[in-house]
Amino acid sequence: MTRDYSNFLPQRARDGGSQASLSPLQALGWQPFFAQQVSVDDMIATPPVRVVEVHRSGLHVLGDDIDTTLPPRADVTVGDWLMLDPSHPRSSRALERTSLIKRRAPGTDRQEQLIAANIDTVFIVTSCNQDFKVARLERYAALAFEARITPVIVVTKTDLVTDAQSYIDAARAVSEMIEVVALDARGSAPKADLAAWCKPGKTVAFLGSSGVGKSTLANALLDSQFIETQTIREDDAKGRHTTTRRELHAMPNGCLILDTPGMRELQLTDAADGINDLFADIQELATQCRFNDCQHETEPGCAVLKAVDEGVLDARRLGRWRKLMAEDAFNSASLAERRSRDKAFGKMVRGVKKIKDVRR
Ligand SMILES: Nc1nc2c(ncn2[C@@H]2O[C@H](COP(=O)(O)OP(=O)(O)OP(=O)(O)O)[C@@H](O)[C@H]2O)c(=O)[nH]1
Ligand SMILES: [Zn+2]
Repeated sequence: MTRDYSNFLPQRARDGGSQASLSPLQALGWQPFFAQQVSVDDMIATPPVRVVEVHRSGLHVLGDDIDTTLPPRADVTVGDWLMLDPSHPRSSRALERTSLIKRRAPGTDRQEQLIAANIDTVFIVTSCNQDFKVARLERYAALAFEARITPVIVVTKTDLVTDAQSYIDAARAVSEMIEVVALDARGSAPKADLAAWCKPGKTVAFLGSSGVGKSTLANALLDSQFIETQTIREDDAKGRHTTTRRELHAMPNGCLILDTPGMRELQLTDAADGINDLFADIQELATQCRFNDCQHETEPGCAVLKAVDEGVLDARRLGRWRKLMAEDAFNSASLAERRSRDKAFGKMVRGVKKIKDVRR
């Protein structure tokens, strides 16, 4: 298997590229938040490494002069920082994250899967066409808030319509807290327009449906056709074909782009806090309802319904909030159920073990 790491930091930083002012670790996204969690002795005995790819066979990690693969583990995902324990690599300490995206696994057991960690900014991408749906933007925004990532909405394909402003206005209405950038993703616009978030040592990622321009944006930022050409077919030992893809890419200025397949088709899991942040105005109104447990359906003294009546709150926005809350409640309930089942099962196992121990 041949992989080309020539475009990858930290080597490039050492060669004196345009990121020369970054240390090899900073060039991988090392920030004070991580440094604060470790001592100088830790740094020497167990050097930090960042997970840049996750395969079934292991975690590909990079550090200062380190490029190795660690055994796979479920509690670590791409973007994570580990303190590499040379004598017990399997139990290398995982550092606390600045952010974490997770999702429910498809299928029946619906376990939580970690998708990506330590992303600073997520670009929520949509285009000026039928893909554009406010509810979809809100769902992604809630997810970003829940993951503790700064969301930025990027509206692409402005060159294909005459009324781009109507899309921009609708995107702005999603939240006062979220900036909106509209552009033609091809060409030089992305670099200039997204520069405020694409700073050296920061990690950014893209969310959005297929075809909205995520790869086009990433390639514009990377000065290359990097993302499309990254897919490598390889023969593994069993002779099956597996596709591997590099997941962390360095921009010429030292900003990192995390591009992991798991970011597609995300569902909301336990995202109530993120939804509340996004719909803070409705939350605020709800505190003024006469009843604490007001469902804002038909109750007297409901401040939310009053706001709709008075035209202060858009009824469709209230509808979308309800839908997101219901979806989140459904997903979270399944998780809670699963956890309680697991707990009961664990109890039973321990009980059986005790009986066995007593009999021995
Ligand atoms: N005219 C125009 N075309 C664009 C723009 N952004 C993307 N495209 C085109 O739209 C198509 C899809 O873009 P991609 O970047 O592959 O979309 P994607 O979001 O990465 O799609 P997936 O890889 O399927 O998730 C390509 O043919 C792009 O050239 C834009 O702003 N204007
Ligand atoms: Zn109410």
